Amino acid sequence: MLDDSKRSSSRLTLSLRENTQFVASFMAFSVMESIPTFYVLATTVLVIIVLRSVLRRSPNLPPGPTGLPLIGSLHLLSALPHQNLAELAKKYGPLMSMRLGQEQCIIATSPETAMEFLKNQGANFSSRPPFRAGDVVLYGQDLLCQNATSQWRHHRMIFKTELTGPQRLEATQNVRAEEIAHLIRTLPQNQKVELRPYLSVMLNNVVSRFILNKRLSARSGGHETEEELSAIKNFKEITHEIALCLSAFYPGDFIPALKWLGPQRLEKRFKECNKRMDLFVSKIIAEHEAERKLGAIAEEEKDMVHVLLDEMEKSEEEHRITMTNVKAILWDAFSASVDTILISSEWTLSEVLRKPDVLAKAQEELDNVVGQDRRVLESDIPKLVYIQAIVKEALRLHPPAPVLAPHQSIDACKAFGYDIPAEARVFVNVWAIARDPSLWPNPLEFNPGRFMPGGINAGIDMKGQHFQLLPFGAGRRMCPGKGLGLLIMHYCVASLLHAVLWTDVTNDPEMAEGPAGLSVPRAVPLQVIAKPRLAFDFYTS
Ligand code: HEM
Repeated sequence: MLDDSKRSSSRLTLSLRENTQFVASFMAFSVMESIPTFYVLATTVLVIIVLRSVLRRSPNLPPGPTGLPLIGSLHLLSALPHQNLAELAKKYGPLMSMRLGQEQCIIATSPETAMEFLKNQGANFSSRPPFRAGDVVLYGQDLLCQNATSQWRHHRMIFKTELTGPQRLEATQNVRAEEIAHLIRTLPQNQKVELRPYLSVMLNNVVSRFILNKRLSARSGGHETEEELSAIKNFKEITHEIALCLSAFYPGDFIPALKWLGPQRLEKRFKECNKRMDLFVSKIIAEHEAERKLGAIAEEEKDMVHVLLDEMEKSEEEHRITMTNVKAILWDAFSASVDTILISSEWTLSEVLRKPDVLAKAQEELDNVVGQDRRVLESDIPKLVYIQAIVKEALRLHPPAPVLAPHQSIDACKAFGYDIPAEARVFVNVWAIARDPSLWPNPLEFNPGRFMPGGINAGIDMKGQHFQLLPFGAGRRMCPGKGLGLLIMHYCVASLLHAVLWTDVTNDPEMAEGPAGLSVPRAVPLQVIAKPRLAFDFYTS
């Protein structure tokens, strides 16, 4: 299920979630695990840290808060760090530096500073910092965790062109049409329901059929066999466990000097999670290999596993795709997609249902372009410009990764006259930039019209060229699944607004955020009463 999945959002968001308990929990782990030597070791480490900071020539860093010994400024961050960082930027400016643990971090909170790190000096900032959970659970081989090597570039190219490119999107249209039709048909009518679990099942199945040609969420009224139900349960547990591992606070990621202290309990959990995931994926790959032995698979029948196995067979030594790469990339595709699209679709519908004028305009457009005697097709989307503006406006206000996944500098450099050390972590707060009143008139108002031709922000797109709007990032690390993500969102929002009459019955006037997991969801899930708007005969397949 969706709530359990994924991690696209910044690891900062995740890993700092429990920062307030950081010192206490870290000490507890350490004391439990190595009581006899703990005090001696801890004192030695502290002395080394203090000596290092005294002896190191202090660079001319951007302004920022002075941190505490050992934890730096971790204590300034809560479960919604993008909000804390936005507040701090009001005091220290759009280029800010702070220490998180022992790591030097740079926070970018303006289009200019974002552009500097993602584009102007993009090559130097395209690496990722060390991430123990990713290294163990996903072998450090998934796209999100890999450093900026030629192997990573090659894998990204395959991901963008072969796995999520236009041809694959076209070949899988029927999958999305079937799963959305099923959601519309089976959504309980005339009663209060929480929409998120229904969206979650639909998206899990859209993505799992796209990746491995199998449904991995049980559908209401479905006829799964015992074996299928057991695989579905297993998948749900594994995705949940991976999300927990990837969002756990691992002290060594922020205080490298303490890496050797563990905590062993987390290490053990990461390894067990990796083992379980490996077993699950290996079985799927073995099934695909068996199928391939029976004869060549037609191009249109190939899912992502087949495409990756093709690539593995033909890849040259230098850029070899190994079986480990295949497994990690498959998990990337799951974990980077379902949660981002689910959270974003729920925010989009939540915003639209609070604005009767926006809802009416959207339905008017749908009736003009599609009419009322057939269902929405993906080929309608280019003409549904208001629906596209709705999705864009929702991603502006609610980017699922409010702070981009951390980038890391390869070499020391200068930016805006300041020194940026090598291996500094750069966090771009796209949430704060997209709500900046100096860039966006009435920034907190949900107003899709701003992006329509003649609107106040017409012409701004999400392709990574306009640095005031970066829900998918920009430059070398920009999301390679953007095309698929937007296609599913446009199609899902258009179909649901076209087919159903919605009443929002959520008791949450503030529409608060969080708590942040791998993405930032609504604190109170959207609750609706649905009634058919059109005959559901169009949704029988
Ligand atoms: C609404 C949907 C989505 C949003 C808003 C989104 C956003 C993002 C963001 C902000 C990043 C990090 C960029 C950076 O580090 O600068 C990212 C990375 C990534 N996304 Fe997405 N994403 C979405 C859907 C998808 C889908 C559908 C897939 C795959 C099928 C995907 C695969 C990835 C991968 C593999 C990365 C890591 C790329 C790398 O580090 O080289 N995403 N995404």
